[in-house]
Amino acid sequence: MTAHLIDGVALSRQLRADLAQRVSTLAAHGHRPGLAVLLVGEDPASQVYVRNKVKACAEAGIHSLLERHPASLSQAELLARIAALNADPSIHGILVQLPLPPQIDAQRVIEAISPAKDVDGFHIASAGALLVGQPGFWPCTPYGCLKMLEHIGCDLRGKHAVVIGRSNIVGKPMALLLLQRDATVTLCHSRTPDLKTHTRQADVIVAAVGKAGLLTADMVKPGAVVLDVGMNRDAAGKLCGDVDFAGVKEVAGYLTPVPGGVGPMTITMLLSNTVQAAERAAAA
Ligand SMILES: Nc1nc(=O)c2c([nH]1)NC[C@@H]1CN(c3ccc(C(=O)N[C@@H](CCC(=O)O)C(=O)O)cc3)C=[N+]21
Repeated sequence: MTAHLIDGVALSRQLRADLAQRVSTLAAHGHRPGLAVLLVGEDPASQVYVRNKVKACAEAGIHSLLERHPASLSQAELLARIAALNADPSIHGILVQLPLPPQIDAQRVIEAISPAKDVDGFHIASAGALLVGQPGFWPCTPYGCLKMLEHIGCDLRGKHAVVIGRSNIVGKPMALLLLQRDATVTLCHSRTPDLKTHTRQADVIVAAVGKAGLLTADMVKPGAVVLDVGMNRDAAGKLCGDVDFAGVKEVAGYLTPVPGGVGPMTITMLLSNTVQAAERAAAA
């Protein structure tokens, strides 16, 4: 058997078309959604991501404001910019691209963003809202994974989901979202002995570690759904995930490719959160 691939580019195209409709409705009422993206320094990968986010906004009719700051920017200066954007009614979402240079305390900066504009879902208020099941913004990558599961008609009730990786931006919120959908969730991490015992039991596996080739075919139950959140470069510099794609695709029922899987969905859910922020602001 060979897995069905879940095409994140095609699904993004569908979802972004729906978002563009919601944007036109908002714009017609004088509430065009706006996203501010703050880039500090010149990390080449960050430059590419930020450019992709701005381009995706333009395609969906979302106003975007890209602020580029030198790597020497002080924390106080960055906090002042966030205060100004919090007060700017044309901006509904604020994203500070991570990582930040060492003189800046990233958590402090995230906490300065108004929770109403925290479209990354990284603010402690957003994390708390997700934990207790209150309305708030969900982090874009796990939210995109959930959309992919919905798209293939995967009913999570009673399923066993195994998340590998416990980061605040992917693993932990992913586990909470799966739990909210009534899956039985196992959260594995670098100190989990014998990962395979857990993954072999899983109906759904989300790999979010950042280690190429981590998940191999012998670790996957036949027919399982495998979502690959990994973003690694192989020896040739080619982008690859955490999953041994060639091996796992012969065992899994569904599998996401890298690139073209979860990555584009992350940007789509950023747009979705921004539109939602604008809708909430318009209704307030
Ligand atoms: N505040 C903040 N929010 C973020 O959401 C955030 C961040 N900082 N810092 C960096 C990471 C990384 N990230 C990606 C999003 C999309 C792709 C993506 O679209 N990837 C394409 C390929 C891109 C390529 O070819 O290099 C794909 O997988 O098909 C990748 C990476 C968002 N991040």
